[in-house]
Amino acid sequence: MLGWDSRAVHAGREDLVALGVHAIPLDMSTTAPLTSVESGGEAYELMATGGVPGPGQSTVYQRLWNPTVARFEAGVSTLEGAAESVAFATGMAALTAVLLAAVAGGKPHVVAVRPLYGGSDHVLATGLLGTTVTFVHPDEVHAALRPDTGLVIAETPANPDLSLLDIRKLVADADGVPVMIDNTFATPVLQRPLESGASLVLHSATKFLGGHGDAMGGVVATDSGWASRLRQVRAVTGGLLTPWPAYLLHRGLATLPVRVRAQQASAHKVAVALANHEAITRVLYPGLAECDPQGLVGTQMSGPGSLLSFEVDTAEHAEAIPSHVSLLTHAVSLGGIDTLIQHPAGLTHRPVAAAAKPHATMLRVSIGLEDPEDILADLVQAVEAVC
Ligand code: MET
Repeated sequence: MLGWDSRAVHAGREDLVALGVHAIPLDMSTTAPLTSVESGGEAYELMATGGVPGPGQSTVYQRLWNPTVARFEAGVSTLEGAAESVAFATGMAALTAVLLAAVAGGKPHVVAVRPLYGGSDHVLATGLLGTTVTFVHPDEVHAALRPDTGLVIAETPANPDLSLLDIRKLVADADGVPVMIDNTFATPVLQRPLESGASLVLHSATKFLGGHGDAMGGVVATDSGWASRLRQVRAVTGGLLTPWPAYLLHRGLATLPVRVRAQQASAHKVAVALANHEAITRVLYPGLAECDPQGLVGTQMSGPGSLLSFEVDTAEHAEAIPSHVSLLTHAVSLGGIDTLIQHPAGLTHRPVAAAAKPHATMLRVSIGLEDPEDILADLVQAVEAVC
């Protein structure tokens, strides 16, 4: 078995030498030639019901299947240790497909562990997709299960407070109900939830997988049964990942381990330094012992990652700080090459119900690849300009 970094470099590229090419082939076709109505029609029916085209079969139409997208999916499957993966236009399109598949399976009730990304919380709270939801704390999962519960959903580390959750315990508490883990913050470099018993792993691929802030996408790594149902939803609803972002996201996989490790090393330094700053009341980072009471870093996760949040004395001060950074960028999103800062209560988690909203005194930082001393200096001068 190849080492993990080697797999990341070669995932989804295994056949390139045989093809006589070095870079990933990019097929931008929106439609595909047909040899007959009958064979084309059979292929259409196969893909519209969740199948993948066999050798020599027409791919019919990009909404149904695309080889560049399939390569990215194969790469993600390798990294997450999944049988299959299905890619979508965004992380929210991926979550939408999972929820619609649960509803179509006759199990529309979702048990969702808060906190979740604000968009995920919002789509569940609105019930817009036909789901009903019970929001819970981790220790309330089992009691919230109902005969019509089709999914248990959680994030670890969670957006935006970086809280950690024991996936094996969650799977046991779910009592056979499929568990979906949003692994966007950890990436498969640090955590592979399928190994802990989860049924589905979701990523906003826009973040670490792509890693450069220039391609939107979402992906679900899972077993063949779920993958078929998700492809069916994708084919019917059209929330597909298109080839050019798929190419960029796939390219990101090769450098994912290197980026994650470098960003993590800087994040650790920044977190420790911020925790010692008198104007900062609290730092939330899984690498700080007090933020990992269950000891999940080093067991479930191989490292604490590169997202951190911190709190200052007042909401007004927290809202003002992002306007004072200069090297950093005041922007939502995360996981890219450059450091971003944003105010969760006002932005990423704006649609969340008041009782579950992050503290308004909190800021979230995604540490990038700049020198950690420069990141820290910019953060400290912004905090000191305001507090
Ligand atoms: N999921 C992203 C984040 O947590 C996105 C954006 S809010 C529109 O930053």
